[in-house]
Amino acid sequence: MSTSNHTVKEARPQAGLPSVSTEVRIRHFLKLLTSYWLSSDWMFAWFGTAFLLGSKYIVIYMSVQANSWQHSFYDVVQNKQVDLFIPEIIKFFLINGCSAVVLVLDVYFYGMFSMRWRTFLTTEYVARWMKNNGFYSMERAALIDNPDQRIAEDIKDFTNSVMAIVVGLFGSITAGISFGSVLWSAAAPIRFLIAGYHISIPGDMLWYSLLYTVLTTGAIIWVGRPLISRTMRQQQVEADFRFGLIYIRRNAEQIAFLDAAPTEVQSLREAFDRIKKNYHRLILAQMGINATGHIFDSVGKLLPVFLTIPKYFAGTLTFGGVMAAQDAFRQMTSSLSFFYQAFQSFAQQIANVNRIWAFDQVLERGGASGIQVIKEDSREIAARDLRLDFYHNASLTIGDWTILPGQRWVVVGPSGIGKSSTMRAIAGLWPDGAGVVQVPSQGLTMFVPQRLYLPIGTLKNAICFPGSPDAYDDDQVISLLSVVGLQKHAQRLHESRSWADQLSPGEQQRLALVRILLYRPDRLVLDEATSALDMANALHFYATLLERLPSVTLISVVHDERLTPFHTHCLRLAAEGVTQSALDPEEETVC
Ligand SMILES: Nc1ncnc2c1ncn2[C@@H]1O[C@H](COP(=O)(O)OP(=O)(O)OP(=O)(O)O)[C@@H](O)[C@H]1O
Repeated sequence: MSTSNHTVKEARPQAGLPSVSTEVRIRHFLKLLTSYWLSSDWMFAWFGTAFLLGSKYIVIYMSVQANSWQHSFYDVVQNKQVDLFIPEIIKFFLINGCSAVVLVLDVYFYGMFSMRWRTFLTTEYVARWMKNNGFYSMERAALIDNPDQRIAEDIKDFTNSVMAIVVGLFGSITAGISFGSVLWSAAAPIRFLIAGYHISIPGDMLWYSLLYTVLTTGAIIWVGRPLISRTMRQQQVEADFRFGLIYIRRNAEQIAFLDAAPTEVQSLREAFDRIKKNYHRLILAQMGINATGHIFDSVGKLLPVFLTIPKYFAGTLTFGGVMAAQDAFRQMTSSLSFFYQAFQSFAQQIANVNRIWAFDQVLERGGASGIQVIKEDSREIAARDLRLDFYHNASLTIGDWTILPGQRWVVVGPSGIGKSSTMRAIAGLWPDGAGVVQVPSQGLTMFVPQRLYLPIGTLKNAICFPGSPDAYDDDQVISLLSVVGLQKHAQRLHESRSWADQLSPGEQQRLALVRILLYRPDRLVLDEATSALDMANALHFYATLLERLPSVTLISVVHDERLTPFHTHCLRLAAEGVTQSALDPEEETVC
């Protein structure tokens, strides 16, 4: 028999993200942005980008053609050239027909490309989240909120808004250049006098439209500054509210038993009030942007009229020239106004990237572990200098512990002492602490917790999980259902259900035994696997297990000491120390 101490230790550092420089964040953003173009799908990524930008260019080219059509059409009207009227109308339909075809193709390809990019990022993030049970560590240590939202929503929004911004930016620059040249051709010099010098700047229409756009964009950005932080806050409060709803669903029965619906409604109301409050502030910011945009829009409609009409009256510009210049002015200012229109999506983008960044940080930190788990080519499970650390400044020192093949260890101790955590440490799921856990690399080690995981699907699928149901005969499964007294469910083997909600906790624990007997593991770790069973059923569970798998190496956490006779050794965890002892079933040794 050996002893070790349960001691108080230093406070565990709080889970949280280290603060990093803007440079690191920018590097992360660029990596996220470019990873698809450097992936194995790079051909599609590059060709797709070229196609998208190409089609955007054609759309703009067609609108430049439409602008030039306006010029010639209104000149034809002004000069009363009746013979050219019909050809001009045909030209109109040709230009608009081609535009329509390109626009439709563009919409289709845009959607396809964005889904392919999203698929790439989603697959990558799901794989990283699941790797080495990272999803479990995140939940256990509450490292980050709502990883599901980060994978499902943030990545979708990221790909959508980056595409909108990049394609929109390309479009606005191309349109700016194309319509800028139209404006240049309708321009006169700007003349003014400074300190006795006559200054003349050519291209008045172009400069006025640029100045107008800069003023609009500057004003919108200034007015909409608070939008970024409010959008980020909105995403956070929306996620909290959604999580609250999910949490109620997850604990529906417990809440119903407690008749605690009014309390839950109250906390949901408070969470929703936070949404409402921030949404109000968000709307105010959007209102400011819309009002400013509207004022500039109205001015933008009149401005080209005032700029071109004097030239028409002076005879330096034809009527077609006036119409074309006005259209070009509007096209150019509206394409450049993309910057302010994209402002809101930009605000959302920053919030998304921040959330994905935080998720990445946690994923990268994932592997760190104080307790080392190594696989050895031996048949024993062994712990060396094992110490488990808990969040409440306590630790549990197990020390050295060896489980030889065929031995059956019972682990007992008061609630909260660390029995389940010790099992987690053996499975490599409890990283906090120190020491080494050595597990055999050969054969199957199976861990069975109190609550069995039953995926949604057929009963057979749930029993055989994680293996394929096709790997086992129906007859074999049905006969094992009878062994554990669940023959009444044999008819439902191929029924699809959420079995975790359909079976009682005790039935689920009996299903665990069916799963164990199907898999026939070499080593079995049971963590209160019979806690929901009455004593007769619990005794039957252990008796059946040992009858069918007599040489299994067993570690089981139990609360009821009537189950200790099924074991050969005992590990007792207590505040004053951990003890190990051999049990003699003949003499009914107390653990
Ligand atoms: N996911 C977790 N995150 C943080 N602390 C945890 C987590 N799970 C357990 N703990 C803490 O670790 C300590 C040991 O818990 P553990 O579940 O191992 O106790 P136990 O001996 O199995 O208790 P019981 O007999 O009640 O099941 C407890 O103080 C508990 O608060």
